[in-house]
Amino acid sequence: MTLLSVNDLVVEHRTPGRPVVRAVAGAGLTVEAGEVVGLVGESGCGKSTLARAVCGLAPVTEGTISFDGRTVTPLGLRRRDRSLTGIQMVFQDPYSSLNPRRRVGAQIADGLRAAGDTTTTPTDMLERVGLPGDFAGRHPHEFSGGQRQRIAIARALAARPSLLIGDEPISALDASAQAQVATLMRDLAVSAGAGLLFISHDLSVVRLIADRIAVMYLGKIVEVGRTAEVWRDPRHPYTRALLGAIPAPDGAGVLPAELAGDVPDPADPPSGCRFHPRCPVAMDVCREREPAFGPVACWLHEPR
Ligand SMILES: Nc1ncnc2c1ncn2[C@@H]1O[C@H](COP(=O)(O)OP(=O)(O)OP(=O)(O)O)[C@@H](O)[C@H]1O
Repeated sequence: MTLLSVNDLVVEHRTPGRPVVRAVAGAGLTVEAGEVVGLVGESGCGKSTLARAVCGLAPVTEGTISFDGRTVTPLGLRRRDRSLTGIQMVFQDPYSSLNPRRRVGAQIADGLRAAGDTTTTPTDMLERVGLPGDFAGRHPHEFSGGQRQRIAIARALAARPSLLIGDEPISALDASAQAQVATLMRDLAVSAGAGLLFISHDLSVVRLIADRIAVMYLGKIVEVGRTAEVWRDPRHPYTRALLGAIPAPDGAGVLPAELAGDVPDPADPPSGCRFHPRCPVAMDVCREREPAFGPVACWLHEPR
């Protein structure tokens, strides 16, 4: 069952006196129930803005978002809708989702109450995320970053979401905690039958946990596919470059030459295919016309 469907989404940031930033410029993706979708791409490509639009935290300019068969645009899911339909977000900094002044047990209890769950206790939830149940009486500042993120996950899952969104949930953690926390999110979401949209620029972790991967570049999804297939046969030159940029286990990996340079300014994107100025195989058509998406947005893979 398709839980989340984002179609031709455009989200603009408007700051008075500055050019409009089209952070999401016509992007689409789906998440099925029980499925983990990894959303990857360089910093600034619009991943967080897309996630925030799904949650009603960023205004939708164009396009549609459907959740659980219901179209929720133009406003995205409002707070009330989110708790009704069950969508929870875990952020990079757990302080964004945890109140520093309240005991963690009380915060987890809020989620259980929202879900009408009278049998599970905050202690149970803490144990489910691999923490001792007696942590419930403590405050967030008493924990390490990894422990706090586990608490944020426990709090999010207590509300029994049907979709969990992780917005860079592991990027502030020690390397040793990253894969553990990501795997925990996947296991708990999937065993509850929920979908997980996992946003990260850590491709090795996405490869570990995602069923499908969506690659975003300058506001657009440029490739979507089953994770194993994308790794075996990346088709978009940007995906190839990103995969080539994964650090080798011996630390010898380097950013390939074609990905040198920054992501262009989304307020003034390149003509044609947005990736063409950095693409090692760009052709004339790439400078002139934008390729359609499906499931790779690249002129190399389209009949002209
Ligand atoms: N509130 C805002 N006002 C103006 N511009 C914004 C705002 N939020 C984000 N942007 C811009 O929109 C673009 C996309 O940002 P976004 O945070 O969605 O990207 P991202 O892929 O999630 O990056 P990161 O991995 O660094 O979080 C960037 O150019 C960013 O500077």
